[in-house]
Amino acid sequence: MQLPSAFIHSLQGLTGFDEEAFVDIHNAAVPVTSVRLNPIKIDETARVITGAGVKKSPVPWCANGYYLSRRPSFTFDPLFHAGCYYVQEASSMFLEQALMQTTELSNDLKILDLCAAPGGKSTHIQSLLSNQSVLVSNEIIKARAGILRDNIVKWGGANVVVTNNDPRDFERLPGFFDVIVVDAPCSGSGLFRRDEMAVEEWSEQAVTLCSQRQQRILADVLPALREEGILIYSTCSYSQQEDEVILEWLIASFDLESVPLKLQPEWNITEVSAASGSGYRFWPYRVKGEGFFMSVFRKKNATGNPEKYRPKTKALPAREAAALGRWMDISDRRFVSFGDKIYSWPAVNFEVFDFLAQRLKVIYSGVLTGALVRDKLIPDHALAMSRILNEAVVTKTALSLEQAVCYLQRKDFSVDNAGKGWQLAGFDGFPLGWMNVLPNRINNYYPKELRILKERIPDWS
Ligand SMILES: C[S@@+](CC[C@H](N)C(=O)[O-])C[C@H]1O[C@@H](n2cnc3c(N)ncnc32)[C@H](O)[C@@H]1O
Repeated sequence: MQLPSAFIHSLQGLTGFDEEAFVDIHNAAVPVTSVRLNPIKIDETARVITGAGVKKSPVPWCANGYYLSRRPSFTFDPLFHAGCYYVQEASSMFLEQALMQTTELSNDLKILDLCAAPGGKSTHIQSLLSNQSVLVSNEIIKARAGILRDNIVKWGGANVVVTNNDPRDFERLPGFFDVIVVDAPCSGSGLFRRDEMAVEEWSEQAVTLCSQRQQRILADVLPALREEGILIYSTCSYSQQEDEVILEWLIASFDLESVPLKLQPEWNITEVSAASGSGYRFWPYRVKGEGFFMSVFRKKNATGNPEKYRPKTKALPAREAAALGRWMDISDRRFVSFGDKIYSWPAVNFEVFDFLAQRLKVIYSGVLTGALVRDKLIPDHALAMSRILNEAVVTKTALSLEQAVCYLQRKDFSVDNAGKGWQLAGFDGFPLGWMNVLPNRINNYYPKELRILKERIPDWS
């Protein structure tokens, strides 16, 4: 791999930089694969990846993070589609430490993940929050916001609001969030080992433009953080202009203080002590992971007052809501309809969800349960993926690997002795989606846009 000489030159003098080790590790091209398990679906002892001989070893800074001894075919693993795990680069999982060490996660929190697609950090945050908390998961680019929504649905949480807003729009929510995560768009040098295109696209000018954009994004969103709230800033760039320079600019320009994190020496993460605060660098020859930078801040002053507002959204009348009781526990949920779609919102955060819907471009919230047709629910895929579904009252048909892959490809398949009507297609005990078993065929309700397009099934024997 030919790394740009201007790039190597720009890293000289950075804390922990070792040119020879850096060049060697990029030339060695040894892939590191890691996944994060979904604690609401799977536990550590369960089978994770279909395929023989894949061994797991823990990512030391993340309770549910595991390195895999080789990269299996995730596409053909039904558990991947069931949302049992997320394939995520290990250094990024350090977000867990930033949250755990600075925030009482058992409290009821409002968290914003501002640059969230495709959803690595958002699914992680979701796993760390209490059921009474709310995560706003935002992505500015519409097509990417759709991918984010799909990953949020697959992860199965019920307390997330997915939005498609510009950072500037969050000025409508002064002092609203307890925590804001800005995993900023960057020049991407931390991913050079995985993405040769990123090497070709790198330039000093791109780094400068990214640095300016990062400043704009941060300045736009900071008013939405409450007094004493936590800002977590990260990039997958090695460039000082996008890392230490932003850290110092934040401290100099806003009423923020740097919050140091405790590191275990064996993690081999490099602490950067800039003049005004701490940041954390991940060098790939020191940690098992890609290049990454993170820095954490606490806001010292208050910004504006959260305004008064009048709730607008009406919950579904009791008679219609009762029709949903067959499918899920409705005691701590409220139902709202948008067109013919019925969403389930957490009762405890009904007003927060409503407030957000009035101020932001919400593309998904809570759990889309389905459509009501003559008081009968046609269940949505999101309900099958969620944990609010009462699985005890729906039949789950266990599929073999071949049947499960056919189901996920939306192909025809048959099942011996399947019951009749709506039921879950299951694999290894985990729901994959809905199917409706009729006397002479099975209607496959796996969403068309999610179906596996590849044909070849690897040999896992
Ligand atoms: C590093 S990626 C986020 C990765 C994500 N946090 C994860 O863990 O999966 C940065 C995101 O910022 C978005 N973005 C690009 N320009 C932006 C802008 N001006 N304001 C806010 N977000 C932007 C990109 O579309 C991209 O999805």
